[in-house]
Amino acid sequence: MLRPWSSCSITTLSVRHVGRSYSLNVFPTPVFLKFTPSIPRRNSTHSHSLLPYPYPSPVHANHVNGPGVHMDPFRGPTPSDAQRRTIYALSTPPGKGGVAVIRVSGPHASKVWKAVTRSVRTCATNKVPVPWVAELREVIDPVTREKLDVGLVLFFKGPKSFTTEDVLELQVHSGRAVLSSVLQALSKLPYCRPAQAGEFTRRAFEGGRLDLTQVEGLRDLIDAETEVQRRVAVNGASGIQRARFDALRAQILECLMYIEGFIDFGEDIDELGQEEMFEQARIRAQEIIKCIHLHLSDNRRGEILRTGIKLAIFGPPNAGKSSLFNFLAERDAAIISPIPGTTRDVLSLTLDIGGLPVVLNDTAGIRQRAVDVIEKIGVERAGDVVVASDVSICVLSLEEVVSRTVEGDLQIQIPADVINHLKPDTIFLFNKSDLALDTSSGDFLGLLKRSIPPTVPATMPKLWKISLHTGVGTQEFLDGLASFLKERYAFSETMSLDDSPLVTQARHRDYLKSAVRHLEEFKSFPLSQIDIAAESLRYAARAIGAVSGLDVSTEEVLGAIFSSFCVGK
Ligand SMILES: Nc1nc2c(ncn2[C@@H]2O[C@H](COP(=O)(O)OP(=O)(O)OP(=O)(O)O)[C@@H](O)[C@H]2O)c(=O)[nH]1
Repeated sequence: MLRPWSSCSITTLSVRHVGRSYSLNVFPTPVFLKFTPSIPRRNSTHSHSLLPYPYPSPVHANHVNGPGVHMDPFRGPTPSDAQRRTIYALSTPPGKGGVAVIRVSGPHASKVWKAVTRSVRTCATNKVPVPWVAELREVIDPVTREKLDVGLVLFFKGPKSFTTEDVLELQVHSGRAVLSSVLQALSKLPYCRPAQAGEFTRRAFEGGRLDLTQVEGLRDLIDAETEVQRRVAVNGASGIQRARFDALRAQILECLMYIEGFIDFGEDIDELGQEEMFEQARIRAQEIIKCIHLHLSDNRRGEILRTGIKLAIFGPPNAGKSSLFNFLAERDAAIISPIPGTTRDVLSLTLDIGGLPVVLNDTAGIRQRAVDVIEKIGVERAGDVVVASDVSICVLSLEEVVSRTVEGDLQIQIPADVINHLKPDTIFLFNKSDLALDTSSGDFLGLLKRSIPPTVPATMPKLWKISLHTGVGTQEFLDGLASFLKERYAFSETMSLDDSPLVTQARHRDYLKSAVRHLEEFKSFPLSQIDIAAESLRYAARAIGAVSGLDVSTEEVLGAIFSSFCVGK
C-alpha cells in the first residue's frame, strides 16, 4: 500500500511480508539514504527500508552484491578476494620461548600452506590442508626448499576463523633466528605482505565477526594488567557490552515504531487522543534519557577503570612523598634524600592496588620559594598533576606540621602553598610519626578539619598517620586506601554484570550524549511536526548504533581504534 503523507515530504509504504509488518517511509531525495542507515540495506542498492519489525540484529555481515563484490551495509564495498592481499605477522611476543605463532590470513592462506610447509614423513607439499586439524609439518623456505623448523600447523577455513578469511597458523619454536627465517620465507611469496598493526582484528570487524565494542574489548583484554581491567574488557570482547547498547537502541526503536504507527493510523483518532498518544511517546523518550543519564553520570568510572585511576602524591618538600612512592611501588623507583626539593619532575608508574589499576605520580615538593627555575617548573607540573588526578594524597610530615600551642593544645599548620591544591576528597597522609610528638589523644580528624580554611573544598578529608621508616601504620593505610578506591569506583571481587560500567571509552560517552540531544529534540516538537520528531528518534538510534560500529564510516575513527593494536593482532 503506497500513500502520500499529506503534511510532509515522506511517502509511507506499508508492507506485509512472511507474516511481518514493515513500515517503509521513503524520502523522495537522495538525502533519505543518509537519514536511514539504521537498518542494513540487504542485497539492495536503493532500499527504502526505515523500520522493519521486528528490528533485525545489528550484527553486520558482508552481503554479496554481485560476483566477488562484498557490500557492507554501512561501510560500502569491501575489497574482493582478488584485491585483498594475504597478510602475515608474528602473533606472539618476540623473543625466546617454547612456541611462537605466526598467523597468515587472506584468500591465499591455503597456497601459503602448500608453499611453506611439507609433510614430516613424506616431504610432500601438494596436499590440500585439512581445516581445523593440527598437523605436525616441516616449515620450509618456498624458494630454496630448506627446512627452517618443524611445528604444528593449523588451517582454519573461512568464514569459520577469527578474521572470517582462510587463516593459517604456524606454531614454530620461539627463537630469534627461527622467527626471522620463517617471516623471511613468507616475504618471498608475491601474494603475501606483512600485516599492519591491528589488521587481523580489522578484517574480523570487516567480516562481521566483531563489532567495535568487541574490538575495543579485545584490545583492552590484551592490555589488561589488573583483575578489574580484565573483567571490564571481557564484557566488551564477549559482546555483553554490545548487547547492553543494543537494548538501549531497541528502546529508542520501539518508541520510533510507536510514532510510525501513529503516523500511519493516527488520522483516525481525534486531536485530543493524538495529543495523548504523542505525550506517551515523550514520556518513553524521557525514560530513555534518564537511563542514559544514569550511565553518563558514573564519574567516568568505566574509562578510569580501563585506563587506570590517576593518583597524585603531593605536599611540601621533604615530607616523604618519594618514600611513599617507593613503598607503594615496592622498589627504589624515586630518589630519596634529606635535601628538600630532591624530586624535580613528575615520576609515574602503574600499580595494582586491591585489583584496581592505579597510575601513581610522584611530584616535586610544593613551595613558593623554589631554589631555581627547574624546581619552579617542577612545582608547576606538580600542580597540573594534582588538578588532573582522580585521587590525590597530600603527604605531610607530622614533625613539621603538628605542634602545641602555649596552652599545650595540639595544632596543625598546613603550608599555605599546599592548601591551595587541596580537593574535596584529598587523602591526608601524616608521615614521620616516629619523630613527632604524641598525637594519639584527642580528635585529630576534627583538628585537621579546623586547620583547613572554610574556603577550601576539603569537605571530607580522610587521614592516616604512619611512619614510612618504622612501618607503623603502613598496613592500615594500604588496606584503607584499597577500600577507599574500591568503594569510590564501585568495584568488588563479586562485581555483577549490572554493576560493571557500560561506558568504557570517551567515544561511547560522545555518542550517548548525542543520543540524549536527539531525544530531547524529539520531545520538543509539537504534534503538527510529528514526522520531523520521528527523524530525531532515528538520529538518536543511529548515535547508539555507532557505538557498536553501525554507520561508522570515517577512516579516522576506525584508524584510531585499530592502530592502537599491536602487529599480529
Ligand atoms: N624519620 C623519618 N624519616 C622519613 C620518613 N619518611 C621519609 N623520611 C626521610 O625524609 C627525607 C625526605 O624523604 P623523601 O621521600 O625524599 O621526601 P619528599 O617529600 O619526596 O621530598 P622532596 O623530594 O624534597 O619533595 C628522607 O631522608 C627520608 O629518608 C619517616 O617516616 N620517618
